[in-house]
Amino acid sequence: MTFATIAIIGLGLQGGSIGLAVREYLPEARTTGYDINPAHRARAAERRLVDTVCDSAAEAVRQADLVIFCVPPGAMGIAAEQIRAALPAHTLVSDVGSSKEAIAKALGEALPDHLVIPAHPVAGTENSGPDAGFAHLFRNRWCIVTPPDKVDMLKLSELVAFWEALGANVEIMTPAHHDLVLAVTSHLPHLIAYTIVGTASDLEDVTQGEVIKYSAGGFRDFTRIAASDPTMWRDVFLSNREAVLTMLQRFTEDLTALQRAIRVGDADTLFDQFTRTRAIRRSIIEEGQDDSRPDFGRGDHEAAKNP
Ligand SMILES: NC(=O)C1=CN([C@@H]2O[C@H](COP(=O)(O)OP(=O)(O)OC[C@H]3O[C@@H](n4cnc5c(N)ncnc54)[C@H](O)[C@@H]3O)[C@@H](O)[C@H]2O)C=CC1
Ligand SMILES: O=C(O)C(=O)Cc1ccc(O)cc1
Repeated sequence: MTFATIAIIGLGLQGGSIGLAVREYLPEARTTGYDINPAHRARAAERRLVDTVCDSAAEAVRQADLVIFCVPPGAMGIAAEQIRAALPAHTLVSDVGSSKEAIAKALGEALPDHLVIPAHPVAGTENSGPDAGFAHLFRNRWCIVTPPDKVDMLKLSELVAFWEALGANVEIMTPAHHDLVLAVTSHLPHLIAYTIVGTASDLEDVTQGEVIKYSAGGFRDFTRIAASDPTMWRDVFLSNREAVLTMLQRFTEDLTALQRAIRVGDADTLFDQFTRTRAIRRSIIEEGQDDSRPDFGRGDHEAAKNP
């Protein structure tokens, strides 16, 4: 890994976790950071998320070998424009955004003279801001890298080595394929969670508080997902519109099939579907991708207080 100085733009969950992970796993690298929110900059400095918290994005990137944008998807283009004049010619530009085609386009247009290799660590929690980050977020998680057709292979291998050093398993794919896969594995589940929690809340008048009172099991899991950052998720759906709409269409058809099975009393269809999905859950756990492990989703300081 040959990035001596790494600049992180956006010091929330992702940016903070990268800063802390670099200090733990790549201690020889120097980190600089910038966040548009002054309160986030102050908190980032208190938590030492990066070695140097800068007062401008330009200052943060001036000596960087790698810049990683960790801002909401809709802010990537604006954030990139702010560093254009200060960015050294050799600097590799990357990001961690949850959608890839639209972000690759925005970054490429804002920084036409630089190599941009987008990436997406498929690792996160419902928490956001500078208190949310923790060094082990990426351990044993996938990081999907979506290089452009014409890419400097040395720079690509350096970015792959960077994410592997932080503990991630790296997969390479096209931005379009990434967006289709993540639409079904991540974006649609969030949309469903936002919907079901909203629907249940709308029913509060009828149920007189019972939704909250009896929110055991399944509903509680949905409320965790539905607590995710509104700005980020607004931007995810708007930046991955086509793939999400395609998957939503498929989902609606499958939901209607189950609705029919319930209405006509088709026990076999219900049982077969639930048996199939149970096997999927078990295979995810066998692959070690189980988020219910005790330390996951909490900052290290939090995990230490409540082991
Ligand atoms: N939350 C999650 O679980 C995951 C998020 N991502 C992606 O990572 C990116 C960041 O997400 P989080 O870290 O969760 O969000 P966050 O809300 O924790 O942090 C984003 C930070 O960016 C700052 N910011 C906004 N506009 C800016 C600008 N123009 N310049 C500088 N700073 C700016 C905000 O003040 C905030 O501190 C998003 O693109 C998201 O799609 C990727 C994987 C997982
Ligand atoms: O908290 C959860 O369950 C998540 O799904 C986290 C997450 C959110 C967005 C991503 O792009 C990747 C991972």
